[in-house]
Amino acid sequence: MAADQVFIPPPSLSAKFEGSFAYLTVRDRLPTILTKVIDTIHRNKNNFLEKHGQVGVDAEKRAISFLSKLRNELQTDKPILPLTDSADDTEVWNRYMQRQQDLMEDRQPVSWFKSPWLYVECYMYRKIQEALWLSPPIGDFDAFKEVKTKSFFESQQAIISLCTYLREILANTDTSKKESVFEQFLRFLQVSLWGNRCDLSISAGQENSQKTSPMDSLSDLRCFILVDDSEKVWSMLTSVQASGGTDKRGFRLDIILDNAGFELISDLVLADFMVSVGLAKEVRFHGKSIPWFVSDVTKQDFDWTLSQTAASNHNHTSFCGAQWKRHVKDGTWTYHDHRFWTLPHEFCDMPEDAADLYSTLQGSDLILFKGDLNYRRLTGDRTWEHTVPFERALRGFLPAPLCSIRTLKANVQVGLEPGQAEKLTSQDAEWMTSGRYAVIQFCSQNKEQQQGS
Ligand SMILES: O=P(O)(O)OC[C@@]1(O)O[C@H](CO)[C@@H](O)[C@@H]1O
Ligand SMILES: [Mn+2]
Repeated sequence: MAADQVFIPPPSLSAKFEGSFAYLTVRDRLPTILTKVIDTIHRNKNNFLEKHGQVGVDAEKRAISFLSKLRNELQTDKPILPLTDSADDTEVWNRYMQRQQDLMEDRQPVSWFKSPWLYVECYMYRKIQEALWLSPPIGDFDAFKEVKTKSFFESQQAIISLCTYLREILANTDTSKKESVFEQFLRFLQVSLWGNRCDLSISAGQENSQKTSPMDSLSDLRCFILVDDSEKVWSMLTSVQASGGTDKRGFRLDIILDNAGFELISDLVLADFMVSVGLAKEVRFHGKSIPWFVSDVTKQDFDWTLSQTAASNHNHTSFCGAQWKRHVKDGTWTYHDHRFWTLPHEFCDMPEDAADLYSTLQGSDLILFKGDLNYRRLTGDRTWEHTVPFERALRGFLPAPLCSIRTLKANVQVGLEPGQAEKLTSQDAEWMTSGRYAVIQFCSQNKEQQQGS
């Protein structure tokens, strides 16, 4: 890492660049999301009354006044304030604020429109949680649960056709034929990739579910995958698998989850396929410990999704749900959360700021990072040249071979061929933010490791 010690990475994306996607997000999308949260809490007033009596109503008022103040501070670009709750990450957040303060030019205070977009956007979701935690007894209320549930039910047809497809493939694939397993692996990986279109943060909580059968559109969508490293993933998979997994207990896949709803189903289907055909022995799912970026998966969403799927009145779907519950019961699948997933740090900070998580991930054979926010944190959400290699933008973050699959919803993209970005810009000015394009990017060794081996 000697080179990295002197290397100064490019600046962070920020709302200070007027007219940029970051600017528009902070100006328009974040206040809209806050307004919806306020509205949701208000609509639940009677539920709070029923459950907790008058203290529930007082808590509702308190949370709303806290959030209205937050919205006002955001819209008027006030300084970011330290957190005042006493959760186990409060100190970390406040120290990070100081770190951001030290980076500010001309001693300006850290603020919504002047600080890095990644930081302020994460901060907003953490402040929503603070508002609730400071308003007991409604501290565990998930203001995004309703929209997550709605999006799950609106994707029912797509969920049914995907579960049916999985059942048919598992019944008909000859697992001794590597070619056919490979072909199906690609398909399930791509469904999980395009599942990432269904996030509710980009749509500010508006309906954004999967309506059509996901398998039908895969070949039409191929040309929208700008970098496709899936063959590299496959050769790593098969070579590690041939040696029985790095720790000889069999191949361990870690999935860093993104959104609930159809995207989560597409991840569960991929994981089930991999376990069922023997590509993976163990799958660890990593989710969020607090509601995050509207639609991200929490433990509650994960359990709820498994139960809902198992309770479906469609037999292939309920079979899948029951099978997934068995995977959890026998320990083949495990769910994990760690506070680092809801911190604003770039992933290259993980070895220092979440050493325990980094060392857990080092035991993986493949880490699959789902979605756009994970990509932003992998690359630091910085203004990289588009031709900078993916591995360079990771800045040393490589606990194990990793693959990032995301639809592009933020203007950071690395690892393209020379001229590719220019061509895309001339064809579609919004190629980086519309969610129409996607990447599958893999990294297994950094330069230092390559030189040392
Ligand atoms: O991580 P996800 O779910 O794919 O995307 C989250 C996301 O929509 O939130 C931000 C907009 O607020 C975007 O930068 C980003 O694309
Ligand atoms: Mn998300």
